[in-house]
Amino acid sequence: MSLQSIKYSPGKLEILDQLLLPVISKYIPVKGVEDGWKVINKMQVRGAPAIAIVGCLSLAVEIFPEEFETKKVLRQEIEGKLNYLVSARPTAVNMKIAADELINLANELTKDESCTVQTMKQKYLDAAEGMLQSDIADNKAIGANGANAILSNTQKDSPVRVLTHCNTGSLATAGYGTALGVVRKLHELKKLEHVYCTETRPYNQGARLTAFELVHDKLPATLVLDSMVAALLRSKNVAGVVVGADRVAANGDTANKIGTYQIAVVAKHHGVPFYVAAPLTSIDLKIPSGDHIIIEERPDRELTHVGEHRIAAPGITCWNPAFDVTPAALITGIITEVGVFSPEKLREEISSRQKETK
Ligand SMILES: CSC[C@H]1O[C@H](OP(=O)(O)O)[C@H](O)[C@@H]1O
Repeated sequence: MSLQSIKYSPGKLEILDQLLLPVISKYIPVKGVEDGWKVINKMQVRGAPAIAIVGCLSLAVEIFPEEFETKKVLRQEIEGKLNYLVSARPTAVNMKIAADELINLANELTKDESCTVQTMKQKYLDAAEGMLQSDIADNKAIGANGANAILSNTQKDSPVRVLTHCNTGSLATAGYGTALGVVRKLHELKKLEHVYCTETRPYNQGARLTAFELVHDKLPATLVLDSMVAALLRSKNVAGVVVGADRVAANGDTANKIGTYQIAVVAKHHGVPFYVAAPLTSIDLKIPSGDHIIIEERPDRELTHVGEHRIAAPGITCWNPAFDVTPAALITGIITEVGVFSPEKLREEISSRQKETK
């Protein structure tokens, strides 16, 4: 049974509270958009794809029991609530892309005189629910494309060692994962000698979540400190680094969990291929480069405390950006569900594939 971060049935949504993992596995209800905004903002659910799915489903469960007088009222509800959900966390683009697509759908259905308000509501529900399965399918394709790319760099046919950062698995998506999906695929192909995961301070996505997934799936894995990456790449014959993404700009610059940039610099120094694994729903062709990506800054307490235990001196000033931007020049390839592309080819390769949001 693979790990499930999101449990959904029509009218009912629950999320696995990731602030309690790995010690406590507890599902909590999300009864509407207010709950959705809170669990995303507090990072009880996190991960770019999971944020978009939970956000859109939180609106689905809210409107499920409602009867709307007109399509105009329903359209206004959909637009207002989805744009509110986008404000929960600013860096990952998936919620914004999903909101734009579903608002576009609502606008089209409002104009379609053959569509009743009941049908319009059902089509929103169908579209939001469809995100769950399509995300898993995308991740399986990312896994296959990424494993192939990493193995193509090795002369021999032997299994490889890889490094990953943060959590990009079933706990960050609807299932299987993006970068961790690549790791899972390598294991399925019997080509994974070992995976190293960084602890990923201060939220510890690696130590608490990725390690949890790797132990659950019985993959050969070792947890390392964020500060060990240079020593690891120097001494452990790592064949590739694969990380996730929160927002990829049109030129391939990528915003991802804080610490990703320095891992990319170290990988460049050691000649280790560095891959970003991201579905098309994480790629923002509307921005030309990483300079345009808003980097979320989170509360000092996430850095000064572990749970209730203080680990930093009272009164010290903190800087706690949740993400950094890795320049395209440090990225070997961007692994998507439709192929692996060099950063300079990204825009031309995928612009025709992304759903147009008018
Ligand atoms: C497939 S998840 C992508 C991305 O999301 C994580 O950020 P957070 O845990 O703050 O939501 C991390 O940057 C992952 O690489």
